[in-house]
Amino acid sequence: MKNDRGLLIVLSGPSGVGKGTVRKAFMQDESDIQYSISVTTRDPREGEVNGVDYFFKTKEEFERMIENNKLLEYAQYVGNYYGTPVDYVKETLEKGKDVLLEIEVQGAMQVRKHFPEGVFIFLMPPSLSELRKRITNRGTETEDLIDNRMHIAKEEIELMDEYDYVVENDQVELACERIHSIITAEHLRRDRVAVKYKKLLEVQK
Ligand SMILES: Nc1ncnc2c1ncn2[C@@H]1O[C@H](COP(=O)(O)OP(=O)(O)OP(=O)(O)O)[C@@H](O)[C@H]1O
Ligand SMILES: Nc1nc2c(ncn2[C@@H]2O[C@H](COP(=O)(O)O)[C@@H](O)[C@H]2O)c(=O)[nH]1
Repeated sequence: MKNDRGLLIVLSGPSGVGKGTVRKAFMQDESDIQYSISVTTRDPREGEVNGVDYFFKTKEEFERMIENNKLLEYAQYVGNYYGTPVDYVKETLEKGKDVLLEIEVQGAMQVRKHFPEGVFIFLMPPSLSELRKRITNRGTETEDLIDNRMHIAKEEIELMDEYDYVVENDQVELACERIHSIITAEHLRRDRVAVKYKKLLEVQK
């Protein structure tokens, strides 16, 4: 007996650690996992496409989504809203497909409350100086915003114990392999629990 519902995978970690880079590399080889596109009020960066990288919304549109319970979780981060559309996640999991969220820490903790059975992975930088270097080299933030993101990063790293797994992103390929191993193991574990549960019910008949 297989577990029919898909697995909810939450990839979190400080800004600039490489969540997006690792997620894209990882998903190239994992065509069965669906990525949940977030909604945000921040301006698109050069090259970002609406409906691919994010659904870009105004503050009013985002607040309407909050009022209408359209978000599984949301957070304010460096002056903008970010959130996960709830319908897509629920419908995809019910179809038996795995869903991956790439979100910051406050949001991950909210998801934990609704989906304690999810797999929560914290992506860790090799060091804080390497983290700053990565955000700086990406070239998308001003010095002030980098300082803000680094300040939040230190608080976020303190919460890594709240996650099921901590994965270092020293090299993208290695981080992908580690995440792949985690997801494979979690699938096996859940299928085994499902078989055990079915057997238990049969004994009680
Ligand atoms: N293992 C790595 N080694 C060196 N550079 C990396 C590594 N992983 C990612 N990077 C680089 O670090 C920068 C930040 O990566 P990315 O945008 O994926 O981070 P992020 O965690 O998604 O950031 P944010 O949360 O701000 O969206 C990018 O320029 C990316 O190329
Ligand atoms: N709580 C949520 N956080 C999200 C979501 N989508 C992205 N994020 C995180 O926000 C920060 C900043 O992102 P950036 O694209 O402006 O660099 C980063 O940590 C993202 O992972 C979401 O739906 N909910």
